[in-house]
Amino acid sequence: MSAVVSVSEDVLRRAPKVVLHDHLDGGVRPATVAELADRIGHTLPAQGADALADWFRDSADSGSLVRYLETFEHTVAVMQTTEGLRRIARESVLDLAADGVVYAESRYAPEQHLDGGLRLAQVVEAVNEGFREGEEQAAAAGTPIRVRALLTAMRHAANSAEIAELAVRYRDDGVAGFDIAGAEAGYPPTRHLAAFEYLRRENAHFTIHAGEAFGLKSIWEAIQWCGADRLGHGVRIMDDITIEGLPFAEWLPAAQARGVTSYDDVDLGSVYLGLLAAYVRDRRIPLEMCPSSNIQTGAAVSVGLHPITLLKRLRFRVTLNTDNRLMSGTTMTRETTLLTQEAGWDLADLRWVTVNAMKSAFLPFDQRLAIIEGTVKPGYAALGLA
Ligand SMILES: O=c1[nH]cnc2c1ncn2[C@H]1C[C@H](O)[C@@H](CO)O1
Ligand SMILES: [Zn+2]
Repeated sequence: MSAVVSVSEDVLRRAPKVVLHDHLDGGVRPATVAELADRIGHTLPAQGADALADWFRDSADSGSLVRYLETFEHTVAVMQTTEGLRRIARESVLDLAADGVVYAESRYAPEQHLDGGLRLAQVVEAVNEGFREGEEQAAAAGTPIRVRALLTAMRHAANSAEIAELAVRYRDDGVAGFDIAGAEAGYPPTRHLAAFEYLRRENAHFTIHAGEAFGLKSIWEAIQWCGADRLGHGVRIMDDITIEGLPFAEWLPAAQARGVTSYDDVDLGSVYLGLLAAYVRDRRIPLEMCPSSNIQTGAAVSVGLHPITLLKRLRFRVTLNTDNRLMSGTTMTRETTLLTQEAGWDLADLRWVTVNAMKSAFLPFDQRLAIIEGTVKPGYAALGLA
């Protein structure tokens, strides 16, 4: 068991945080889902905000990414009008800001919001308006935050070229990049190679969900074929790492059987990186890691043994994220709390991971630096970190 680091939840909430991987349709307030569903006559699986919050978390706790994704039906259903999208975008900014997030990239798939007759551009503009309103209200409340959108294409569908063009069209208007998401097994990143090649010709940024429900081949294609700037999750990079002479997938159950609950006692001299893992580390490819989500989908066994802590020790460019606040019943403060309580992280680790995230953002470099120097570092200094 890792030493429990005592950092109060109030301090963790006030610590400046950066989230790069947060789905707009995975972070809707339960009360808003209930209210909007009622208005449009969409039947929900539970009644009332609390019961609904429990339903999302319990249903997403399935050990399977595919079943986890089924829960999105009920948030996407209430995101089919400009009013619904704008409200949800605004509330999501306010919730992130109140949680101490100072910079966020929020992603969603515009193609999933056309059922009510909206066009793709109207979806993007409604969300952008909500983000800008949220930023203004958060600043007025004394919790300033900057938010950019990432436009996601669904990997099982065939709209990636159009969504990539949309991301480029709105690059100067609130959209910082592109992503693909959805069920991973059976839908390799190279299926969308044309979209990624187009984005590279346009000097645009993109991340790819890879190495979550499928292994190394997905990560390898995302980086070496598609040219991803960052990896969504990337947790299965562990399949290219051996510990104490064993492949990680064999080391882990053996270690658990011995009662090991953290990576504290792992001798880094016994850890070997394969060529792909070394490439990811050496090229400083950011990993958007999401511990609670990974435990729910079966990609990790516990917070203490989530690979983020070993990869941190190995100096990979790891970042900490929520993925889906509603489905995981989480916040950035909760993710940081779990790491301090179950994986031995302290405030210096959290500052490091926050600076990592800010360095990896899809904002212009000067703006990234301004947030690191003007907000992140002073924020941790105010909490007593030298
Ligand atoms: O963790 C995830 N892996 C793959 N797809 C995901 C994950 N979280 C959310 N999604 C999907 C469901 C959403 O409807 C979509 C766009 O945000 O992205
Ligand atoms: Zn995700």
